[in-house]
Amino acid sequence: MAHVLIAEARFYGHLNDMLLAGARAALDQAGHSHETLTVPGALELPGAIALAAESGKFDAYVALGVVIRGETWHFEIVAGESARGLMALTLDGLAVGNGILTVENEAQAIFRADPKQANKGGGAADAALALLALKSRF
Ligand SMILES: Nc1c(NC[C@H](O)[C@H](O)[C@H](O)CO)[nH]c(=O)[nH]c1=O
Ligand SMILES: CC(=O)[C@@H](O)COP(=O)(O)O
Repeated sequence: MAHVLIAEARFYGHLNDMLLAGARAALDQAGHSHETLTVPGALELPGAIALAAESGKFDAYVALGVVIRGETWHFEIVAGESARGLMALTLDGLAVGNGILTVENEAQAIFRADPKQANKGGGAADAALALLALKSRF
């Protein structure tokens, strides 16, 4: 059994609740324990995971958040830099699943977050577990 950290950005709480439900259900179904930490926005997710990793408590990490395009270039920063940060952690050897939605509008986010539709939270949890399995293989 693995112990998994779910790191969630609360910027859009109602959307994140759906991502969380999907991720927790996937981890429960696979028989793994998990705990959740919350940060304000997607930009904080890579740093939060890096800090948590120093504890040595976790086998894998699931990052959840929603970035919706606004009027300015900020979307590119938040979407791109959060993904870049998570990828850097992955290349450093952490098993990280990226469940940060980067969408044009709320309707796109709802479809992707809803566990009964695209279930991207569950998909991110599955991805973290797939990397964890690879770590034990190599
Ligand atoms: N615009 C969105 C943000 N922006 C906030 C940043 O993530 C960050 O918290 C702030 O810049 C302070 O460091 N975050 C999201 O998760 N989603 C957005 O759409
Ligand atoms: C991540 C974003 O694009 C967003 O929430 C910021 O909106 P804006 O560009 O209108 O300031």
